[in-house]
Amino acid sequence: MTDPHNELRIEQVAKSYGPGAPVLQGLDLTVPGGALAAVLGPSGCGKTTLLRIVAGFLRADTGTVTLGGRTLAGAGVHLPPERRHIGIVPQEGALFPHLSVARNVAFGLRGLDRGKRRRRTEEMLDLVGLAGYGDRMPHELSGGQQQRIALARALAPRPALVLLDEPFNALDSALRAGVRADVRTALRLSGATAVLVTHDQQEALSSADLVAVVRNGRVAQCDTPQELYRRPADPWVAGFVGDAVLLPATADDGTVDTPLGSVALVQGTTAATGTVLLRPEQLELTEPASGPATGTVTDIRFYGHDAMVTVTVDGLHDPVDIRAAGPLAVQPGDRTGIRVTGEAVLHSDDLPIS
Ligand SMILES: Nc1ncnc2c1ncn2[C@@H]1O[C@H](COP(=O)(O)OP(=O)(O)OP(=O)(O)O)[C@@H](O)[C@H]1O
Repeated sequence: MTDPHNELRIEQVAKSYGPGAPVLQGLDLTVPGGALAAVLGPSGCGKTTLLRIVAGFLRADTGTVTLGGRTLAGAGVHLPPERRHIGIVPQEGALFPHLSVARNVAFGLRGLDRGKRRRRTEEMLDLVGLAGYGDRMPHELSGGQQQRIALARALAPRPALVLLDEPFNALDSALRAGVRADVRTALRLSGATAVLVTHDQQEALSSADLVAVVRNGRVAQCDTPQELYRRPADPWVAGFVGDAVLLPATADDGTVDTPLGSVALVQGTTAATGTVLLRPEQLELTEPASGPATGTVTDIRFYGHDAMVTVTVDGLHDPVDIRAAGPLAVQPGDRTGIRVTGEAVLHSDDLPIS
């Protein structure tokens, strides 16, 4: 259901709220029509500012925003929000409390005749899996159901783009994954391009087609979730999108020597020496004498599906984290061997880390 006409292009957008306080500093982002992009970044990096500029609630100082080739902002143009064909799903409490669910969903359909409005409302309720809920009032819905109705309301007028601003924040973690999956399915079926703002890396990686990591007012990297995790642009991005084990290393003919043993390099890695990135699931606990490195278990955090084991490695200053599945044969204080598997990225230490 991708629609090439709905491509969102954000080019060189800059914004500061006052002198010497730049928030966005020439941010570029392209989201193909029909794709769901997550904008991921630490608190205060400018995610909401970006969303407000795209929605038209805020003017950028410079830069352009186009949607399907139509200029929304830039070059002397500033379309008002209601002329942008953009649907918005805010954080929480978004529904009008005094209107029924059906009236909330139909809110943006005032231009249609009654029959069409009712049909579209029913279609949207069906899309978000809440057919038959139209007569309820918002307070009679769970938090997850309310967010699905907020999405139905945003999608009802067939927007070219949907902006979601941390829409799952208010939901407890047990609900979050389910609502996230429902929202993703509904967005996909609608064919709209979507931008989801979040500071939750798991949410970004598990929901989006593309993840744009924002740092210091720019996109540090924009990639598919798998590429971003496997081949982060630098150690900061690596640590921001997942748990990272960073070690000094030297490359040699397609492999890299690390203090935990040799490992294959991810194709395209060009640095010769620097910092190698390993993920905790690439490290394995072995019998104390059998791995290339040995150390002492200092801590274990059990998560149910797996556990994170912290090991102080002989000869290494910083402890390393190892993700171990299944029943654990070690406990704090035990000696253990360590082996590294898979492939790794080597980042030159000359990379600027801002
Ligand atoms: N109206 C405003 N006036 C002045 N400064 C502002 C204004 N709105 C936001 N800021 C500042 O701009 C920076 C970016 O804010 P923004 O809300 O865009 O960040 P964010 O990435 O969405 O953060 P969070 O994840 O915490 O919601 C912050 O330092 C914030 O204090």
